[in-house]
Amino acid sequence: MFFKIAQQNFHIILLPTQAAEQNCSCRKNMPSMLRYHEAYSFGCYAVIIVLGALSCLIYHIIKSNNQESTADIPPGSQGLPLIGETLQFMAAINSGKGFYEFVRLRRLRHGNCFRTNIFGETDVFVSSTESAKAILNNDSGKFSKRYIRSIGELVGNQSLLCASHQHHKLIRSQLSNLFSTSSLSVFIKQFDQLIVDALRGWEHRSTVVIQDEALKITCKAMCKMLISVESGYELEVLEKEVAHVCEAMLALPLRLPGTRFYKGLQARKKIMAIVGKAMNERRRGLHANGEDFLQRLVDEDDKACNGATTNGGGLTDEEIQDNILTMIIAGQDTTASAMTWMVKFLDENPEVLDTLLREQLDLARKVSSKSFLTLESINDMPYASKVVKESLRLASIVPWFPRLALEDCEMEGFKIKRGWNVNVDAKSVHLDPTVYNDPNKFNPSRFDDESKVPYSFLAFGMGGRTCLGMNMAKAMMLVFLHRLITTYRWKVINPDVSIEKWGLFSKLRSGCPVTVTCITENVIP
Ligand code: HEM
Repeated sequence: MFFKIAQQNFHIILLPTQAAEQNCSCRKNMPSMLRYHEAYSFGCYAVIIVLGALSCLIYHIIKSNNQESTADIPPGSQGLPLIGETLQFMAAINSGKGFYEFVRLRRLRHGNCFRTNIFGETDVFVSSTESAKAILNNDSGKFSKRYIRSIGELVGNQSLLCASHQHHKLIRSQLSNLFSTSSLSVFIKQFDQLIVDALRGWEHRSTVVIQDEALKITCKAMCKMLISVESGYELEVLEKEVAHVCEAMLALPLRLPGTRFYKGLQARKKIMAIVGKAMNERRRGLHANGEDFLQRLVDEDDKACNGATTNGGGLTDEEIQDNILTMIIAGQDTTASAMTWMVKFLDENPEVLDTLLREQLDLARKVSSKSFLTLESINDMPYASKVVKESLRLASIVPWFPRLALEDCEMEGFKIKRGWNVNVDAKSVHLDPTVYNDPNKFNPSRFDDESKVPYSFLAFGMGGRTCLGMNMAKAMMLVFLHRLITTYRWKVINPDVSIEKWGLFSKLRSGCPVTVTCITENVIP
């Protein structure tokens, strides 16, 4: 707009000057013209001065208006035209410090609420518990979930991670039914069996890499629970290809063969072939398995088609497949990483380990050595539950949660514009010294006092998008902890704290290798 005004003024200024120059050669010969010309020139100069003054005034008003609006938006850098700070973001992902380093450095530079530009979009990061409440609770309906488009292509458009508000509600209500207390009870026994078998395999090994072992266990547990795949070729394919999908999630969306994103898309196809085959079989009534999630979703849809349900329609084939993949991805890597961090933190804090060992040995005496752990056993681990919670706080496996601002609003005293991404920086909340005393210390007893500041523990998110597998994840961590601590002594042999490159979740690059010594044979049933 200012450019337009300046152009117009320039035009007006030129005209009288040209007229004055043209009239100049006639000066001597035409005295009346001279008077006319002088009068005309005087008038023109007066106009020029007034217009000049006006232009200055308008310019200053516009400039001061602009300054006012940029002063109101969060501080930060928009980086280079078009690509913004994408390269710096990519560099952080590819560094040993992990992608959260990108956020950490900008928080140090710009403060708790800052603005950047990644993948051509404006991203704001906020880190107070009040902002977390406003965004995650979303009572005002001003925010919706937002993932970068490449993630949508990998998990599928029908995944609840990408679904719009109404669609998300429908899918979530169908999936929530799967995570009932009775499912959890069944799952705990199955998971314990898996852990016991896996730990038995460690007996003759002097070292194990916790991350690798935990991932094998959680992948198997997820695949069994979701589609009853627990061994053989299909499990091998799922293990390998899910890792490729996860690696592609933060990659540049280039569909060129050889790129990380392309590999992720190919991996998605292979996973979908397995899930699709299992679903076709279920639809045709073959290999019906009453316990797995796939069967329950198919049965629910059949009931809905026959008008036998009151809670709306079931999910379509595409919705079921995309969400089975979503749950495999959401459940296995996150939980395996959390277990790995927990082992590391316990190794560094022998006094916590001692207290935990006493609790777990007491429990082991109560539980028959021939039976598997149950939901009741899990509820009888108060100290271990705090160890799990403290590990999740310190590790912040999912460091921030992205949302899209649907309208202009205000956050932490700054203006947020419609269309911007607003990210709840959970890791900052977890390390905020005004919320957690001595926040970098691993201290499970800090959770003795349950009356913590609301929205200060965000490991599983909050509000309508809270992690669906939260109780399952906690149960897996507790079962793993119980069996590990009552069966083995361990020592971490690589203290490296570098973070895995290209990891979607925060995980240790070393994988946390440990030496293991079996302490008793009686505890393993
Ligand atoms: C320690 C392990 C886990 C952690 C730290 C974790 C963390 C999270 C977080 C923070 C969110 C919310 C993100 C947001 O609001 O943007 C989330 C969502 C989700 N999680 Fe988990 N999760 C874990 C394990 C699991 C497991 C075991 C499953 C399922 C089997 C699961 C399934 C999901 C699903 C389906 C969502 C999407 C919910 C929705 O959008 O409505 N998660 N998880």
